[in-house]
Amino acid sequence: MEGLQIRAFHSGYPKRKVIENLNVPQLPRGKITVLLGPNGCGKSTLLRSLAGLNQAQGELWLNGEELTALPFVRRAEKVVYLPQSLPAGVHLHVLESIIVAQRASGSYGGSATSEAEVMALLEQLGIAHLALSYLDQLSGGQKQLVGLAQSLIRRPQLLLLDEPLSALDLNYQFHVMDLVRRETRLRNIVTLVVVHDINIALRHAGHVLMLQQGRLIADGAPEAVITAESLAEVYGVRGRIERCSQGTPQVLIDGLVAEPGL
Ligand SMILES: Nc1ncnc2c1ncn2[C@@H]1O[C@H](COP(=O)(O)OP(=O)(O)OP(=O)(O)O)[C@@H](O)[C@H]1O
Repeated sequence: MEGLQIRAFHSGYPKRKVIENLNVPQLPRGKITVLLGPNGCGKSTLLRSLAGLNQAQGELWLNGEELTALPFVRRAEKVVYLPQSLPAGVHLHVLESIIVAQRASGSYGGSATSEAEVMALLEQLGIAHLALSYLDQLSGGQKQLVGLAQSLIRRPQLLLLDEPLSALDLNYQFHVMDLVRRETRLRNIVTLVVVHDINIALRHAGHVLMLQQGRLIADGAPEAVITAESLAEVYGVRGRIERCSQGTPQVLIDGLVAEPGL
């Protein structure tokens, strides 16, 4: 079966269960799936567990192959996880850091080919001028774009991005989601992205998962999952779905379901 199936999946920390009995019939290939849910509901825990970085039980089938049965190195060739922020204190050039990621993934095709591929990706992300800058001298948004380049160059089958837009300005948010959507389609991969902005999900996702306290409460097309009812239940806000002049659905928030103190 194509895509990612998650079966009877549990994960968390030694003294804290977070994800309990998660079942997702199919995360599609070729489309972005956005993972939504309130702070602390388990989004990052789930992404790390899918990447094999947290303790977990259950089955993960990626294009018909059971991931949890694979040795960690083989799993890491197929699954790439981009955390919310890059590790601090790495004194490498942007270009070097992406070539290191490429070599680690086994997609290294010799120095000339590799450098050309990395430079093309940096061009696409609009950061080619930073190729010889040091990672520890970049702004938060620039680091986020480099992290995305490091992830894409590894050519995963399952790409897990944890809040990749949190430090980006409006223009870059749009540009990055467009690029991730295009690469997801061209490479026919499964891409799961955590974002907090519901309107980003409505505009760019092909599929949405909504979590609440570690449980899946909705799974489906963006407009089927993001409704006035789910916004009230999961986020406690009164929202409306309207369409902009180009027909894209957007959420407008009128207030909280129960105004504190009123
Ligand atoms: N290393 C850890 N040890 C123990 N508990 C943890 C650890 N990391 C996270 N948690 C707890 O697990 C729960 C889920 O956290 P997680 O970071 O997955 O949430 P999230 O949905 O990604 O939140 P946010 O939107 O705020 O980033 C929280 O209650 C958190 O306190």
